[in-house]
Amino acid sequence: MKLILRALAGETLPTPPIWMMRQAGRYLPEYRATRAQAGDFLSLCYNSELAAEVTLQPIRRYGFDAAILFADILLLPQALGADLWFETGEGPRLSTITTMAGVRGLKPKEAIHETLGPIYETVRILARELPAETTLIGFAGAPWTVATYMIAGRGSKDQGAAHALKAADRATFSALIDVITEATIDYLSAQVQAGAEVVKLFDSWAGSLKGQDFQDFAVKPAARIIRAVKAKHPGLPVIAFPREAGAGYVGFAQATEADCVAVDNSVSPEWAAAQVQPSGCVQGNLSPTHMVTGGQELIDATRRVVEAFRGGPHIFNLGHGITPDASPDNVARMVDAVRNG
Ligand SMILES: Cc1c2[nH]c(c1CCC(=O)O)Cc1[nH]c(c(CCC(=O)O)c1C)Cc1[nH]c(c(CCC(=O)O)c1C)Cc1[nH]c(c(C)c1CCC(=O)O)C2
Repeated sequence: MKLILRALAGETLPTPPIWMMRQAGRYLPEYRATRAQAGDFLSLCYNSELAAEVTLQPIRRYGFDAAILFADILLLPQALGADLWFETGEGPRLSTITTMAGVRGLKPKEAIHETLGPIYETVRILARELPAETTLIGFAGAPWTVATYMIAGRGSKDQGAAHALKAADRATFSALIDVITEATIDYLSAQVQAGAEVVKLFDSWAGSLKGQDFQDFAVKPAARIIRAVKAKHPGLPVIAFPREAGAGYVGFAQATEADCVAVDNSVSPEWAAAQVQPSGCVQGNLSPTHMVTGGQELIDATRRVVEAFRGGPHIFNLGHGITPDASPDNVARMVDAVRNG
């Protein structure tokens, strides 16, 4: 069995399998060239041949154990009818939704496949072209994180607009979460039908949900999605990433039936090994800054992560996505340190 699938099944391996969030990205010259060929980022996402090409680039270069579908979490809101564009040097922009009429105005979930068809085609190409030992990971944004972008129309440090809507008009906020939740089930399910072997749910802003809100809007939607997708695809392994959840990482796997919890680098690997790994596979959690700074510190920090998680199932990864200023050589050094000590 493929190494990633063995780790996800709970096996403790002598050397952890490895992949990297945002492994297809701007730090790679070949990615920048293919993106230029596509025109812009969104055109690249919807160009199945070129999206498959950039997905394969880091596999060829580093031999990672997993490839993650090249797409974006904001394609789903676009498929639901939101306008989406990227401001150069700034990030995503969307038309905003802040009223019940806005939520009701979204397209029905049956309509998403019309927009997302090229993404499923990317998955089909990858299922054909990936090396036999490489696992193909599909993904979606978790409802809370996707909602923060749909409500504010852009990224924000504190997710203030989403918190404000949640406080002022809980019915509208909950209705939006429900629409995203149901559409995400169908989106992930279509990716699995096309050939994704694992799916990952990215809740990048889970850390700003506190107390009961964390239960209601991070745990519950993830549990609903995971249960529904597994009901359609028995045995499908799922990775959940409630980023910066802190103490919320503990028990997250049981509460959501995720097979693996990805942890960010705001928690230490020793803490995550003691608190999270007893309930299953953990993915993480080297700081992406080491991919920029390199040196002996990169080697030491990589070894520390491997060592900390050695006693249980582990998938080596960064704590968050690799940044555009990272050095491809540092990535090669990290991969070597994981595999060869
Ligand atoms: C919040 C979020 C988004 N997208 C995503 C998240 C959640 C994970 C996280 O926290 O990183 C997830 C995502 N985005 C992308 C992937 C592909 C798979 C992967 O390589 O991990 C995945 C899984 C490609 C991408 N998505 C984006 C890029 C950079 C686009 C480019 O080439 O200019 C890539 C490779 C653009 C994007 N997309 C998004 C933002 C905020 C940005 C702009 C940030 C930036 O410019 O770096 C929304």
